[in-house]
Amino acid sequence: MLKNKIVKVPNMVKTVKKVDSVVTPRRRISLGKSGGAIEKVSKVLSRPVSGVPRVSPNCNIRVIVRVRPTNEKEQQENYQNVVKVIDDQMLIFDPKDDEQPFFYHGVQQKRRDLLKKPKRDVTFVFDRVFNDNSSNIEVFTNSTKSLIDALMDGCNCSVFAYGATGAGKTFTMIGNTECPGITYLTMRELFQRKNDLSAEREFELMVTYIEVYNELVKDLLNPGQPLNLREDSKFGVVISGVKGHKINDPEEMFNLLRQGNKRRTQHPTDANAESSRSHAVFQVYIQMTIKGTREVRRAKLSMIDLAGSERGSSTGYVGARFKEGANINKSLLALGNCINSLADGHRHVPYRDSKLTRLLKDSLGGNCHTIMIANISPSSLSFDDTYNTLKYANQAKRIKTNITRNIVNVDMHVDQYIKLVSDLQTENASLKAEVAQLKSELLGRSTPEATSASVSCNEQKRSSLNKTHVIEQALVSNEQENVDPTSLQFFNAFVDKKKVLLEREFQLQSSELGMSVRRKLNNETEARLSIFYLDTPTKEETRKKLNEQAQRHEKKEIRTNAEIQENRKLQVELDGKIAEILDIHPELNEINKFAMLEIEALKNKYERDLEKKEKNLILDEYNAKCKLLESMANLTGSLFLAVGGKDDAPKHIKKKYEELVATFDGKKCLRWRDDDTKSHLDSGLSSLTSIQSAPEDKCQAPKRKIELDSQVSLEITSRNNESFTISKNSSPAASIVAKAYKNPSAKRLALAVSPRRRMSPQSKTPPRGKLTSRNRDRLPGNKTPRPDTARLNGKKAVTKSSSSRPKWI
Ligand SMILES: Nc1ncnc2c1ncn2[C@@H]1O[C@H](COP(=O)(O)OP(=O)(O)OP(=O)(O)O)[C@@H](O)[C@H]1O
Repeated sequence: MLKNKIVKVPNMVKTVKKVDSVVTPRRRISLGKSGGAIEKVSKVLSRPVSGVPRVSPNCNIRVIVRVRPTNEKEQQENYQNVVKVIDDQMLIFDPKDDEQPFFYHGVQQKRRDLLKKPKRDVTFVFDRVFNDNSSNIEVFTNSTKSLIDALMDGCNCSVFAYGATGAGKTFTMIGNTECPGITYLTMRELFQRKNDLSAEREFELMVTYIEVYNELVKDLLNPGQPLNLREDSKFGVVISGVKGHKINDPEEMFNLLRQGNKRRTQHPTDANAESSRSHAVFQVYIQMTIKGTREVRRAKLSMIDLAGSERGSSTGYVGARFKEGANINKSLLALGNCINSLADGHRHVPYRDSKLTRLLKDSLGGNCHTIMIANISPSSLSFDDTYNTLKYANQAKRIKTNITRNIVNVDMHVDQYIKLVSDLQTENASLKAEVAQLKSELLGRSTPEATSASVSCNEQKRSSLNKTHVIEQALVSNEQENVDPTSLQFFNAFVDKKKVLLEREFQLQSSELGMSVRRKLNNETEARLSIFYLDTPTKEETRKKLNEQAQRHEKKEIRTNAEIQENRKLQVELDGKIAEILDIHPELNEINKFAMLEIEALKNKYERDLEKKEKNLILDEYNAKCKLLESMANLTGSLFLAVGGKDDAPKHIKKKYEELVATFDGKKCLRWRDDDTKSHLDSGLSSLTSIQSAPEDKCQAPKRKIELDSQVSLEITSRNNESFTISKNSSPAASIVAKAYKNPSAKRLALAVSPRRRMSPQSKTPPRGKLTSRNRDRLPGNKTPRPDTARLNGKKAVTKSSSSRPKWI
């Protein structure tokens, strides 16, 4: 099995058995073992291959071979035909079956003449093979026509004709008035498409026509000094100083082409009386603006007619013509080397060995749909040239190009970028201010961050505008800079890496933020826990869980911190590398400014995301605390009511309660049910706090008479085994306790608020539910009130600990 190699078929039909398969990078066809295999293969191969090179990230160069008709000289001198076209994808070079029979003494010999060279008999398979009958229109229809789609998509396209002198390159590319070449036909199609799309897109077309002669680049449309080649990060290889000509129709373009051709260096060669001795490059720059979206697409079409190769020794030229030939061969040799390196997947491709290969860099190894047209002569007169051309073409099939669409928004690019940066910065600043404001609201005082954030918000707006001015200038001048491609590649790689690191850093920061908030919440829960609960097994379990969580978070935080530090170190290293490149290649400075702007925009975006996250976390915390306050307020109100409200509550409790109500007053999340009728301070009962939304608010409106069944009397046992009975005749507060006591969930409340007075076991009757001064003294009072929700929750009704007494909030 042969892979990616020229396949030798010793005898086309009869000996085809010897070949297992023909392998091309695109398809592999089993030749089988029968005599009709070639026909079978031809049939398979002649199925239409993907004619349209789709926009794909990775695609092979399309290689097309065109065999020209034999010329007068070849016919007259009866040169043998060494190329046999099998079908539209396969040809055999120097086939065996065309061998002349060998006679000895009048008898045909089975063995051939041993003095004769053995037949090469090599089968080649290409994307397309055109025989000597094919017209330029046919070639166009099956090759470059499909490129128009790619161009409209914003992809670069390139077509180059390769072959020996007189093989038909210029005829294919340029043609003549009667038979225009594929350049004209492609342009005509392009204009057709332009007209079709004129309602949706605005087009701008510009052409240049240059030649590379003796390693000098010359403008064929504006003769003058030789030009320089340079590489541009946006446009790839560009010719500095070349003048572009705007064109409006294909005829205008054809006139320019003709005009340029007249200036092209031509000298007669053995094979061609009008041989082109230079490489000609006709380029069309297309800019399309999609009317609706203002999206701008750029594409470059390069049509390249290479100079024909010649075997120097056979020409016998001296002087200028020899130098000319040597230069052509040198550049074609460089092209051959590039093709070999690319096909073999080498990292280093010697593009810089000649002007031609520098020019073709995009077409061969860059962002381009490329078609190589290998022109060959069918006659044995050009045996070696044809064989070499076919070998190169076969190699070129293996080259892959990376294609991306050139979608840029030229008109709006700078503006959009500037706007993006300034928008992000402004949003970032206002978010910071908002967060600081929220923080200050939560803490109940204005924080320095809140003030500085609002100041910095305006400063950032100003600084972003200044920065964008610099960048705008950088972008403009960037286009004029000559940039070394290798350093540019390294530079881009470093910048990309930096972006990746930056993104990671912010991911880590975001998770660190989440963890720190969780840690804070854990601590708060723990603090609450120690206030409210007694040392119950549940409490211990919760504590244990909280501890474990805290440890996990701590470990994770340590790891995250370490990763952030490591990440920052790498970023500093990268900055160093970028600075080094900029030192050596100051031409990259402008591009760097652009890249830094991109990074800044990214940073702003990430910071904004972080701010948003922080804001959300603060809001969540705020809401949770509001809820907590709601339930506390409810409970406090109920407790106050239970101890007799304004009438019976001890003075200090009343005072504290009123203070508390005053604190709550005016807060958005709290509403006083009887606010609209009279001041909540009027009476302890009437100012009972009640959250409108609180679902479990069972407290009744002020002074509402509570009806108790006369039969109901409750015996309440306090934690000190003191007991008393509440009946209909008890005070309203006690009645409420009694009513609440009917509900098991309110048992806790009843126990908590029951006046702790020793009851005579005999009478078991409280003194009408009213608190005496003695009772009052027994209530936890003015000292440091501490709530004991263990009792509130009814978890442990009896305890010896003094700290477990009910505390007032
Ligand atoms: N397919 C074709 N059909 C008819 N004539 C052709 C064809 N191809 C080439 N010719 C003729 O062969 C001659 C040489 O062709 P052309 O000038 O295109 O060769 P070339 O490869 O460009 O040579 P060079 O490299 O020397 O410029 C021309 O007279 C051209 O008209």
